[in-house]
Formats: sequence, C-alpha cells, structure tokens
Amino acid sequence: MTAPAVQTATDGPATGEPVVGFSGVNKSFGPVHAVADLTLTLHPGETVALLGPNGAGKSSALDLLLGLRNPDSGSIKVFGTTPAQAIAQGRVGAMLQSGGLMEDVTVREIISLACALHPRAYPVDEVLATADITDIGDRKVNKLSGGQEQRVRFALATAGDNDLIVLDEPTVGMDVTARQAFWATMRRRVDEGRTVLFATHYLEEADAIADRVLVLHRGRLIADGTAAEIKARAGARRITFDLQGEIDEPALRALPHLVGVEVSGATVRIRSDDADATVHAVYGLGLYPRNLEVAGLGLEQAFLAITDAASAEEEEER
Ligand SMILES: Nc1ncnc2c1ncn2[C@@H]1O[C@H](COP(=O)(O)OP(=O)(O)OP(=O)(O)O)[C@@H](O)[C@H]1O
Repeated sequence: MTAPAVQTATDGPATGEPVVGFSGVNKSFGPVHAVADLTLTLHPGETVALLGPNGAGKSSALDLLLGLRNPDSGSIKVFGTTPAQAIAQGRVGAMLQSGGLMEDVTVREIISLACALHPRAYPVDEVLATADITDIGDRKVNKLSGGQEQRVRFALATAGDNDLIVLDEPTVGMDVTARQAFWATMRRRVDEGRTVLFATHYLEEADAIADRVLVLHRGRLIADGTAAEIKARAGARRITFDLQGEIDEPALRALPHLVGVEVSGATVRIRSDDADATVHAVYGLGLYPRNLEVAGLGLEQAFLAITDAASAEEEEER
C-alpha cells in the first residue's frame, strides 16, 4: 500500500519514513509461538486494524511494538529507532487492555501527571474534554465504571501530541456515544497525519474505520490489505436457503466448492468459493431450495473464511 504524502505536525523530520517496521520478528512463551516471523511496515497517516482470533498474538505484537517485551529474534523499528527511544521522544501513545491505572488518585490527577510527563502534552482541560471525562475529574480512578475507566485510558493515550497511537481493544465497554466520540477523535488525529494501530474483535468497527486490515493467526500474518481486498481475497460467497423435510447433511457436505456448511433447523447456510457451481449441484441433488439467497461476504465472514482456511492448512501440514 502506498504511503500517503502526509506531514505530521511535529518538529521532527519529514515523515516519508515508515512509522513502524517489523522484520522477521519472533516471540515465544515456552512452547507457544505467540508472534511468528512477523514482517510489516506501517506508514504515516494510516489507520490500521489488527484482527485475529483469541490468542492470535495481537497483544503480544503490540507489546513488542511498545518495547514492553523484547523479541526473541528479528528487529523492530519505530520512527527509525528503538521502541523505547520513540516512546521517550513522546512520539507514541498507547491504550492497553488492562492494568496501568494508579489507585487512590483522581481522574484529573492522573491525567495531569500524564500531561506533565509528556514532552508534547496538550492542556489538561483539553485532554479531559476530548475524552468527555471533565465531569468525573474529581472521582477516584478506582471508583469508575468500566466505560468511564476506558475513557480515562483513552485520555492517557492521547494526553500529548503523538505521531503513532496504539490501541488494544480500545472501545470495549464503551457505550455507543462514547464509541462514536472516540473514533471521531481518532479520525481527527489521522487527518492531521498521525498513524493509528488498533487491535479489535469488532469487525464492523475495523471495516468502518480502518483503511488497512492485518489478520494474525497463531502469530502469523495471514492477510494484509484493505477491508475490501480481504473480503475479495476470501473469495467465498454466502448461499442461504431453506429445505423441506429431512436434511441429508452428508450430501450437502459433499457439494463442490464448499468452504463451510451450517444447518440450523430447515435453514442451510453455505460458504462457497464458486456459488454458481454449488447452487447448480444443490439442484443436481434433486433438492428444491426455497428462499435462496446468494451474497458476498461481510468482513466478519471473510475473516472466518480466512482464519478457518489457515487452520485447515496447518492441520494438513501436521
Ligand atoms: N506472558 C505470557 N506468558 C505465557 N503465554 C503468553 C503470555 N502472553 C501471551 N501468551 C500466549 O501467547 C499467545 C498470544 O497471546 P496474545 O495475548 O498476544 O493474543 P491476542 O491475539 O491478543 O488474544 P486476545 O484476542 O484473546 O486478547 C496466547 O497463546 C497466549 O496464551
């Protein structure tokens, strides 16, 4: 993907340089290969979603990017330097999944501290207002609801002028209004040339927000493209129909070009990489499908098709 020619609002060098570069990065925890030979480059002005099933290695990859862990092998560059240096320069803001909030301080105190520590901090009141937490400024951070706590984490990640914002499942627990406000703020930052990388399980959010989607599976990068490219790459289409009488599942499972079949009551849902041929074969079985629908995959189904295919490939290799 071509990097947009965007200049960040920093005093730093012109930002043609990659924001992040992973090259052959590996990280294992005992027998678990959490990040496997990961190579990728992020460019200025990109909004990138990191997707993957539970345990795929998303948080591990973000921890490596933030210098919270060291890779076993491979190299990681952030703005051409080490993650630790990039963070010390105030170029990276992060919002992680859990932990990190001090106890027994107020919201305003913790945000003030973050601003005091940031080399390019925004005014405290502005940070509070942007995260919509001005009205809870005097509350203790350990007395907040889940969604309020998430907003405070968001404020911590955006207390200063960062060129890269890293977010691990940022909108978990946020209500619809908070979620919309959150993404509106992120969009403004991207419009100003910042890069946003976020891990999520909300595929509709990735589809709507990201201009690039990375899919991790058992630590490996198995897809990298726009949401549209990933949907097209999954190739499969959805076929749905109803059948009357007893359903012969083994016969359905033997249909050509299948990626998956699911039977629920009288309804059959098929993913196929050649819908015309599969539907033809359904009629060939002498069946009379009713309410027949053929549709392209959403990002969610494309994601499932790609990760299922990767699992099947790995099973075959074993
Ligand atoms: N500190 C650790 N010690 C041992 N194993 C770990 C550690 N951190 C992660 N793992 C393992 O590494 C793999 C990748 O975990 P990771 O948390 O990176 O996945 P994830 O994609 O973020 O998952 P989720 O969507 O569930 O948050 C998992 O099998 C996990 O159990």
